Amino acid sequence: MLELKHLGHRYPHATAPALADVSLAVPRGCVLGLLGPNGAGKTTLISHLSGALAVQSGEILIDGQTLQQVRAKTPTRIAVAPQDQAFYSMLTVAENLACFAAASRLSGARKRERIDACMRFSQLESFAGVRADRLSGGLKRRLNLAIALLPEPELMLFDEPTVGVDPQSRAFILDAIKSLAQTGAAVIYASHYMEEIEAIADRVAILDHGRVLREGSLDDLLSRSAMLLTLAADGLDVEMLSRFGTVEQGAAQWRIHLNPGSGPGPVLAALEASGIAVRHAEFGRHDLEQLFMALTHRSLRD
Ligand SMILES: Nc1ncnc2c1ncn2[C@@H]1O[C@H](COP(=O)(O)OP(=O)(O)OP(=O)(O)O)[C@@H](O)[C@H]1O
Repeated sequence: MLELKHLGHRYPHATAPALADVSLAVPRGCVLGLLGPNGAGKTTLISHLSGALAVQSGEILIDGQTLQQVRAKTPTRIAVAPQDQAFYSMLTVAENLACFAAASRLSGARKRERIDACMRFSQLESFAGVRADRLSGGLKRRLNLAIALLPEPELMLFDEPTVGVDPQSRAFILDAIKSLAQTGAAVIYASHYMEEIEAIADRVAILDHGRVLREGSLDDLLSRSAMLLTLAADGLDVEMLSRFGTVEQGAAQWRIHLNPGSGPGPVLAALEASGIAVRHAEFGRHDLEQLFMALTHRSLRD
């Protein structure tokens, strides 16, 4: 079990913290989707877990031991599959795997077994003799993944591993990550892409300005999210609607994020009493994107 407790981080000379009081828990077998717009703090959080940034405040525990203790004793328990290429471009796929296997202190039969398993898992067997710089973007990410998996890590960190990847490799990478969690690893998957998070995450944390705004299972988050009422009618104004919730005026429609516990009935009754004819009304819970926008007032792709 990975636990982050009140983690905070401020870069030198920054006016605001990149992480502020972040607490999260990720059990084995779980994929935690870390969702946030640019600058939310995702990479800063992952850099703490990978050991690239030292903890300034708060703590990170793995099975009750501090991250520092775990890294000092068994650095290979944690692996990062980054967005950028993390291999030697002049070496072939097989040479890269052999080189990183040795760096992970694997040797003999165990080394050969892990190289074969990771090559198979990432479906790179037919590219074993190809120089890494000649691989397509999707295959390069698969090589990153194979290298990260060599020491059989218990905690896997993925920082936007599918950016710029073709749809086939993207689907492959997502399936592979899901199956990793099923074998008992804890996985943190940071992304801008909501559909990816919806597809693979068991739990979701929405991060913005370094803070966790919501955390829970996807069902939990959405069932606790506010009701959204979308209306099309002439004669509406903010003053009239704002007592029912937070109001947004679109080009053709008004959106009301209703106050907790309230439904559409009182709004429609009030409009009818004011003689306003509603042309169109739609009512339901936020989906993940709407929840995100209501929380952060930003689009995921801003
Ligand atoms: N090396 C640094 N020095 C100073 N400030 C930094 C540094 N790295 C990141 N920041 C700031 O810290 C905040 C969090 O950045 P971070 O890169 O962790 O966000 P992110 O969610 O990963 O964003 P993106 O999706 O764009 O990669 C931002 O305000 C960013 O400008």
